[in-house]
Amino acid sequence: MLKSPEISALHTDKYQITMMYAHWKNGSHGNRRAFDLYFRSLPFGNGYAVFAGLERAIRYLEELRFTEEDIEYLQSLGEGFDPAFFDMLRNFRFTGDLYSVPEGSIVFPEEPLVRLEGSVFELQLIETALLNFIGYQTLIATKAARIRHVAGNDVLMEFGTRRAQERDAAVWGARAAYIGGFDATSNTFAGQKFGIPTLGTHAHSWVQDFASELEAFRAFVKAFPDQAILLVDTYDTLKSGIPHAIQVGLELKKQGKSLVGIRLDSGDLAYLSKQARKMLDAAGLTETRIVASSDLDEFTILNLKAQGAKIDSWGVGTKLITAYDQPALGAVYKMVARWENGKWEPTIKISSNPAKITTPGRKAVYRIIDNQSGKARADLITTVDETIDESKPLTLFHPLQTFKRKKVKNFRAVPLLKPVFIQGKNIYQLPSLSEIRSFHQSQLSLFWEEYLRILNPEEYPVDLSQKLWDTKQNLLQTIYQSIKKENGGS
Ligand SMILES: Nc1ncnc2c1ncn2[C@@H]1O[C@H](COP(=O)(O)OP(=O)(O)OP(=O)(O)O)[C@@H](O)[C@H]1O
Ligand SMILES: O=P(O)(O)OC[C@H]1O[C@H](OP(=O)(O)OP(=O)(O)O)[C@H](O)[C@@H]1O
Ligand SMILES: O=C(O)c1cccnc1
Repeated sequence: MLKSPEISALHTDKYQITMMYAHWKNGSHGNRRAFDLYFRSLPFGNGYAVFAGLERAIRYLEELRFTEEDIEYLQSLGEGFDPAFFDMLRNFRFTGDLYSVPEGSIVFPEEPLVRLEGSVFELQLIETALLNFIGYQTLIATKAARIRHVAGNDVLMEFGTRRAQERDAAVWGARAAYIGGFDATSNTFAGQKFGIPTLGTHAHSWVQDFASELEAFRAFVKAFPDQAILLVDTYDTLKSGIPHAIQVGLELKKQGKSLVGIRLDSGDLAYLSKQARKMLDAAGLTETRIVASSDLDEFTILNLKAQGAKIDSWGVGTKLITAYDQPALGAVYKMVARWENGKWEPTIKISSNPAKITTPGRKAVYRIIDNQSGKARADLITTVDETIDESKPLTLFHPLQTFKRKKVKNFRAVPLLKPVFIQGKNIYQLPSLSEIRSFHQSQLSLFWEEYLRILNPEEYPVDLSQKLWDTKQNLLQTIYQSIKKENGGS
């Protein structure tokens, strides 16, 4: 029996349905087309993005069906849809091809992250959902990677659910944060659903619930003698919270156990953590860890470290899960080729802004890796049918400022796009989430630190092959000439 779909087929923009209908009326619904999904600029001023969202996209495409309720709803809109259209929808299945970079990949603007081929009918329907899943998850994985970059080997806990933009953002955001380098989430549903480790401390309400802070700490430690982390800022961190935590820690010591940690959630976290460390150490509680939370992000963590804060573990909520400083990736999904008269014809979307002109045709993406240093030199977008001869020097040039050129020798060209669906059949062995997370970490070592720093990173080159660049220029010329002709040569 079919599982109830995780996402409705109606999770799309109305214009996709109206275009599907108009195509069907026009007899063009079966026309084969190719689309690319990509983004145009990097979020948060980062030097790279971390691709995420493929698992959800796969589940969606596998389960994509129009239920009778969906069809009744569309009928109720009174748009005058021909009833035979609904039979098309009843039989709808995703039958296209989808190639994608794996989750956890380091990716850059302008390169296709997902390439799709299929009927225009199906490729229009799925645009909105794919952008929705991949845009959001890539954004959160990227934000998480920035936070991991500054946190070094400290423990990072994702605490954002209560501040997230509703349930899906919390749950899939927790997964994306894990891919980007977080160690755990506080969301137990995300833990159950994806196998992400779960961690947590306790709230202020636990302390407020008792007649005294000391009593509250004792009761918590009694329930969790091996894993209690005590929140010390409910009344007065230095005069009450830490001394009470130390008292309970010493009581635990007598039982041969130790207090796992304390959490600071307000005030000057650098000063308080240094004081806390001194007080804990002076009491012999050197193994007790210090956890901090309170509106943290990569900048506050970096700054706290620069101030010598003695913090071992960080709980990050709002600013991670809401992608606070840049709430959208701005991913796009553009038609790049039409199957006409037995061959693929590249198509283009022109803009007055040269950076917004699409790159036509079905494409492949290669990461050019220098064999000597083991580091990535550039990503190269080619036409889908090109081969790269690794035995010959390769000339790379900037796609807009073409005079910027370099020759690469002794390199390997690693293709980034992997087949996921072929004719609607899922042929992709989705790695486990921990494999995806490790894959992401391993990919970072391919890049020089200049591209990875969080402030003003160097721009990593994403270039077009000569053949692809020529295709684009020729198509632009053809279109401009035909417009000129239509306007009587003016
Ligand atoms: N030493 C520090 N240097 C830089 N930023 C800090 C330092 N200590 C704390 N912060 C950050 O400063 C902000 C403090 O926020 P704010 O003053 O609103 O609240 P608070 O101290 O947490 O108190 P409360 O939660 O009771 O309002 C937080 O984002 C926190 O991460
Ligand atoms: O600051 P964020 O990065 O968003 O991290 C999540 C916040 O959520 C909790 O506070 P809240 O006041 O909701 O509950 P509490 O009573 O448990 O502190 C926690 O103490 C963190 O401060
Ligand atoms: O476990 C915690 O300390 C926690 C969890 C969610 C939000 N704030 C704190």
